[in-house]
Order: sequence, then C-alpha cells, then structure tokens
Amino acid sequence: MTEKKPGFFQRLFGVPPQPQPGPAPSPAPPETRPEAPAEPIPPVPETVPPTPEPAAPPEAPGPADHPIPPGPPETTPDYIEEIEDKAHAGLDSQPIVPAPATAAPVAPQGWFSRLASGLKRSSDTLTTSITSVFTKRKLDAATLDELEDVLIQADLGIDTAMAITETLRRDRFDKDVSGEDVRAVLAAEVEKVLGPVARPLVIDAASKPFVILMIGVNGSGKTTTIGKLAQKFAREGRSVMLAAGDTFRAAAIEQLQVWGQRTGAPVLVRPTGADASGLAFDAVTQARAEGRDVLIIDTAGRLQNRDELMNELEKVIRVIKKVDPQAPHATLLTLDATTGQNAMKQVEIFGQRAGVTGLVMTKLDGTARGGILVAIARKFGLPVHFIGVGEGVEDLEPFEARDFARAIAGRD
Ligand SMILES: Nc1nc2c(ncn2[C@@H]2O[C@H](COP(=O)(O)OP(=O)(O)OP(=O)(O)O)[C@@H](O)[C@H]2O)c(=O)[nH]1
Repeated sequence: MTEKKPGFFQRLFGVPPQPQPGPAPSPAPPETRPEAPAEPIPPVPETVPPTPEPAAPPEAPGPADHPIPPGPPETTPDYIEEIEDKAHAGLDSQPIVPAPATAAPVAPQGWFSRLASGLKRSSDTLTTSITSVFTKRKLDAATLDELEDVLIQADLGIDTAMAITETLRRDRFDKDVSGEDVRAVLAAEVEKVLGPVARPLVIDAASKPFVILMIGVNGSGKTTTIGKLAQKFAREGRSVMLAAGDTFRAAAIEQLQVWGQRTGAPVLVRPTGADASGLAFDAVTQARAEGRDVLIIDTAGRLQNRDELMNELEKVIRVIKKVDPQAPHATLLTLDATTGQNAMKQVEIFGQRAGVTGLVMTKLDGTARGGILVAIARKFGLPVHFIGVGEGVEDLEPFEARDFARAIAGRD
C-alpha cells in the first residue's frame, strides 16, 4: 500500500516550506555518525548563546560554552531539508492548503492505518508464513511444530510462540484450521502479552521540571524521539526545555536545536566534546530556575558493551541527582526495532546500568522484526510508552496493545 504522504515540513506544520524556512530536523546521514566515538571532538569557536553557570559545580564541569560549529554541509539543516524534499519528490505535488503557523493540535487520525502500513513488513512476513503452513490442513502435531518455528523466526519469542500453539492445540486439534483462525489467536495472544506494558508516560506536574533522560545505542532514534515528544508536550501546553547531551556529535546538537526552534523550546548546548554530565547538571539547574514543566536530556548513543561509555552514562545520572535526587523521573530507552534480538541485550544492560523506566520502540516501519517488542514485553515487563513508525512528528504515538496486536497479525 503506497500512501500519498505530504512533505515532512507540511506534515509538521500544515503549511508548505516558506521562502526562508527554519531548518528541518536533521537526521544525520548514517556515515556521519561515528558508532561510538572514543575521542571527544575539540571545541570550536563560539556561536551559541551562553548558558548560565551552575549553582554548584557538577562532578566534572564541562568547558565554557562554545559555538556550535557550522558542521560539514552534509549535516546542516538546509542540506537535510533538501534531502527530505528530494525523498518526498513526486509526493508533494498536490496543492497545499495553508494553515495557521501555530498549528493546532492534530488529532491522531489515521494512526491505525499508519501503524498498519508501518508494521506491514512484519505482518506480511508473519501472515505469509502462516498461510503457507495452513493450507486447509487439519491441525496436527507437524503443523503446530511448523507454526512454532514461524513464530519464533518472527522474533515473537519462544514463550509467545508456545502459548499460541498451545491454544491452537487445545482448541482446534484435528480440526480444519485456516490462516485467519491462526491470526486471530496470534492477535489475542500478542495483546495479552502487551496489554500490561502499554502504559502512558505520565508527566508528574509536581516535579518541576519533570526530567526525562533519553538513552540508547547509536542511531536508535533518541534525538528524533525527543523532537517528537517536545512537539507533543508543547501542544499540551507544557513548557519544555531540551538539553543537547549528545556532545559527541555536532549534527545531533544541531538536530536538537532545530526541534527547539520548531517547538519553541530552549535548547541548552555545549560544544562538541564537552562533558555531558556538566551539561546535564546545568540543564536541570536552569530548567528548575525557569520553572519548566519538562526537561528532556539527550545523550550520546552508546553500545551497551562499551563499558567506559556506560560509566559515563552512570555519571550523568549521578550528577543529575545532585540537583534533584528524584531525577531523572523517566529514563527512556529507545530501541531500534530493526536490530531484532540485540534489542533484548540492550534492554538488559541499559536497565542494569541506567535504571530504564520505560521504552520507546522506533523504526517499526522499516523492519519485518516488529515481533521483538512482544518478546521484550514478556521478558522484561517494562512499560512501553511510545512506538515510532516513521520519521515524521506524527509517526510517534502512545503505545496501544490492541492496535499493535491487530496490525502485526494483519487484521483490520
Ligand atoms: N523509519 C524511521 N526512522 C526513524 C524513526 N525514528 C528515528 N528515525 C531515523 O533514524 C535515524 C537516527 O535517528 P536519531 O534520532 O538521530 O538517532 P540517535 O539515537 O539520536 O542517534 P545518535 O546520536 O547517533 O546516537 C534518523 O535518520 C531518524 O530520522 C522511525 O520511527 N522510523
């Protein structure tokens, strides 16, 4: 199914790009993102508005504010907007109805169809395999074994695969069973597993600011998710501040600044290579002084097996707690669905080291491995707050077990 999508800028603001538009969110081309930079990049000349000094020094204060370097052309917002425009070329030719610059909250209309089309690769793979197993045969032991293999290959996990085959064995053994029957059982079982973990992210208004720390491996979608969340919170009328704690990557800092411009959220930045914990300390201090409702802190991507980087993350958390012992109030792990089974390891290690409180699964649109969310839910029972099925701001939604179960089982 090819859905005609408006341009990214239009989807974000409801208006076409103006002659001198603000820069677009800047997902850096993968080749510009080091997997896990070991060496900080040296500071560069000043261009960024200074940020106040912390009330008390953090464990290892970062260097003074510096400008954000313009960055190589391939990482600039203009360049990225150009790429996005090209990516959507041919899809943007419809006349665009102008909307007010201050876009009104957009109802999550059509979310299920976006979810279903996002999860299409996962559900197609599953349903095609199921259909090939159930070709109007009576349900026998061999068929159940085949089905179990199919479900395990779809990353649903052994326990869920067994639960589904057990249900079928109990209710339908030696009877005719169609692919549709199996999909119904699959949807029911997936919903049963996901129901308890589908929990909204509740912003406690008593915590000012409510501090959200965004963590995850490189490229898992932290910065993009922060932008999407900032947009949501701003639409809810909350005062949001962002902190560009991914001090390894100039492009990530710029990316966050762009989201800040779009959402009206100030962005605390430091030069590339600056100490992330010092920045986190300043961010919480400043957000508190300004009475912000929500502070979202980005962090550099890190592989869970890089011990020194995980130590650094622990330090960021310790330093945040110096300002507010209850913070971070939410530590959200972004998981790239395309990584499949490795996501299990990420949940385990980040959970141990950083105390993950909730999950955001991104890129469910780009993979046939969406079933991994079911395996993760069953094993860890951590709340899943949001899922992402695309790069646009409207492609992140609160997680609903029933919708996901229906979409992955290919049921309308
Ligand atoms: N298709 C798709 N792409 C996504 C989604 N979420 C994020 N992305 C893209 O994934 C890429 C990486 O996203 P980032 O937000 O830069 O990831 P990050 O975790 O901040 O990356 P590092 O700074 O390298 O750690 C970007 O190109 C995003 O546009 C999603 O739900 N679906």
